[in-house]
Amino acid sequence: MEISFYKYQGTGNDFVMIDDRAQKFDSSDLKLISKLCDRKFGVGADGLILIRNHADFDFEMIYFNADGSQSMCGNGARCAVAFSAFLGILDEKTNFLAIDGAHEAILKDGLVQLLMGDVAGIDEKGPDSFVNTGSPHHIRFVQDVEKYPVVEEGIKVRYDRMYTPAGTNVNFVEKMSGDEIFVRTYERGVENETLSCGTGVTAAAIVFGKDQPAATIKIKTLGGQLSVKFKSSDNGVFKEVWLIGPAEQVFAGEISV
Ligand SMILES: N[C@@H](CCC[C@H](N)C(=O)O)C(=O)O
Repeated sequence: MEISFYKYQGTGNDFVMIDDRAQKFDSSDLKLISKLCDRKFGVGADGLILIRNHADFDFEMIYFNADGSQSMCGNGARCAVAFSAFLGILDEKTNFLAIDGAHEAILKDGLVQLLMGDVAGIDEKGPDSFVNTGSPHHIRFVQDVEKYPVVEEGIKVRYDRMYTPAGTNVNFVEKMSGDEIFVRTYERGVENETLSCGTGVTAAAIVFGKDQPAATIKIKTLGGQLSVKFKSSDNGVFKEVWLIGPAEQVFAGEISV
């Protein structure tokens, strides 16, 4: 069987993208999904995304991590919006459905602005924090994050008893100058560091800017620049949370499986 695919990347977080509006792809075949994401035996990617029709939305994004598990993916959603625009499903604005609910997005000046879900609050975890931005994120502020052993330390938290059985993604964050942070993420489901994680940088920005009534935080990742805007409310809920950054098509192809 031949599968047609496109490859997208959003700040280096990369995805196999499949136009599955005809619903031909067997989304229960998790072995196939991890094979397509395998960097030696498949196309190679951090995750795989199916674009499907939905009666009430422009499209539905079905996201899988490289190991076949599912969660919300911020960079993947930005790439799904860019891919859907390429397919002619939308122009500059869209409403689409993901695993965590409805999202809006705007394509402007070569960037995808993605409205994330409201964030219920921040849980203190000793000196660290935990935030759910559609996916679970542990946040730890460190010095000199460029040299930090992200995989070694990330694995310890990812499998910590406090997060069993689901586990968590783990973000290491350094305050740069002004309103800028540098974030590196160990990703659950990829079981490695990725070059950028959209839901992770959103969680890190919320912890960093939590005391401001409205914040715009610049984020450096190993794969490029993102920004996050949000508003705080009195009951501890963060609203109007926008993740903004580039999303690019890298190549298209066919693979025999
Ligand atoms: N790379 C993603 C996050 C994908 C989901 C995550 N690995 C999980 O399983 O929680 C992003 O850009 O948000």
